[in-house]
Amino acid sequence: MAVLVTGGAGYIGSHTVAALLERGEEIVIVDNLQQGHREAVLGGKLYEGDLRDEAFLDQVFKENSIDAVIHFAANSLVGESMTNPGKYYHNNVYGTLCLLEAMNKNGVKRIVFSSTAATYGEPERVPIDEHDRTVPTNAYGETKLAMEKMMKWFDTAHGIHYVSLRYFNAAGAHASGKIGEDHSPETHLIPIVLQAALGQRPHISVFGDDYPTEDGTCIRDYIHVSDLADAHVLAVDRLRRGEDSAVYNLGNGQGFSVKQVIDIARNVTEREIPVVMEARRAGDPAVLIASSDRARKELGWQPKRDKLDDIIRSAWQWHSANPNGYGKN
Ligand SMILES: NC(=O)c1ccc[n+]([C@@H]2O[C@H](COP(=O)([O-])OP(=O)(O)OC[C@H]3O[C@@H](n4cnc5c(N)ncnc54)[C@H](O)[C@@H]3O)[C@@H](O)[C@H]2O)c1
Ligand SMILES: O=c1ccn([C@@H]2O[C@H](COP(=O)(O)OP(=O)(O)O[C@H]3O[C@H](CO)[C@@H](O)[C@H](O)[C@H]3O)[C@@H](O)[C@H]2O)c(=O)[nH]1
Repeated sequence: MAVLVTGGAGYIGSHTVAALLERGEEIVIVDNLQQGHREAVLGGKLYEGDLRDEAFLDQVFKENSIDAVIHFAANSLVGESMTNPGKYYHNNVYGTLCLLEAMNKNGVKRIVFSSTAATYGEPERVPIDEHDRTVPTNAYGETKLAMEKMMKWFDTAHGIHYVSLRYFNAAGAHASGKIGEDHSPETHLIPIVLQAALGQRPHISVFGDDYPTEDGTCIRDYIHVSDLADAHVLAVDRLRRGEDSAVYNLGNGQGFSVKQVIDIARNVTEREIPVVMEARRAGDPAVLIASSDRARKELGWQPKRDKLDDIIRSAWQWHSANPNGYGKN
């Protein structure tokens, strides 16, 4: 039986494909390559196409014996979702509807889903656990919450069990040096900081230093992409054991401010990283820190690369060796 990975040519998807390959899984990947890269796919059968293309998706299910889906394909930028929410509803919500309908039609009953800390919005307390209220502050988080709810009703009606993984901020790169983060345009903090260290950008803009945090900048919980990948493999195992649907946070339980991230990156890279203060970015909560106790207990998940210095060092290895990402160096 094969695992279908949607968005498997993207950043977290390609690292999860690598983890699935390591344990000998058969893998089918669907990606429209709008953000993903063919070169990031280290194995498995890649279909280039869009989830919203019903006939195409049905053909993928018909041509392969798929018993579980890991669903990464989505748009995922907080800032962009505030200026173009329609794009997020169309790709994320409608795309997930197309996927669930195709799964139902083809009798596939297991899905692991990329959810996000952005479903919580401004937390009532930190660390955040899975029972805490979900009031997204941005359209991206709102679409992810809608996707989770959709999965709940498909479970009730059609018995499609799901594990929804609410990740905090993914960072770092694969230990092999073969794959890493390459978004165009790049908007994530750590790769942008490293591009500034490489001299590819004149500076890093810090979006807001008037938040209610110690140094005034936003605090996030950074988690290594390969630790996220491991959690997906464990989630597939859980569904294959026939256990119930579940929601888990994935983070390290430690928060770092934007300024702290930049300081650690200066130490790791031993380069200058100029900073320019700018206004807040719309939709950003001040603090997001995970409690991942439930994933540890129920999935047996144990992050192995939990020091932010090591996470940034692994990202630096990728960016310094591949300054143009998957393009020509
Ligand atoms: N990066 C993070 O910090 C983070 C944190 C929490 C949640 N997530 C979620 O994890 C998932 C993966 O994030 P990422 O950073 O790897 O993003 P990414 O953009 O690198 O990967 C997404 C992939 O999906 C593909 N895709 C998008 N829409 C598609 C469609 N309609 N049909 C087929 N392919 C499509 C893109 O080409 C891309 O390869 C997303 O769902 C995102 O919301 C990411
Ligand atoms: O040039 C930049 C880029 C980012 N930031 C700040 O850095 C923090 C982290 O931003 P970013 O790396 O863009 O991540 P988030 O907006 O926190 O969102 C990421 O993390 C979420 C989970 O917490 C995921 O759901 C999203 O998909 C993923 O993009 C935020 O406070 C940003 O305002 C800057 O100050 N300058």
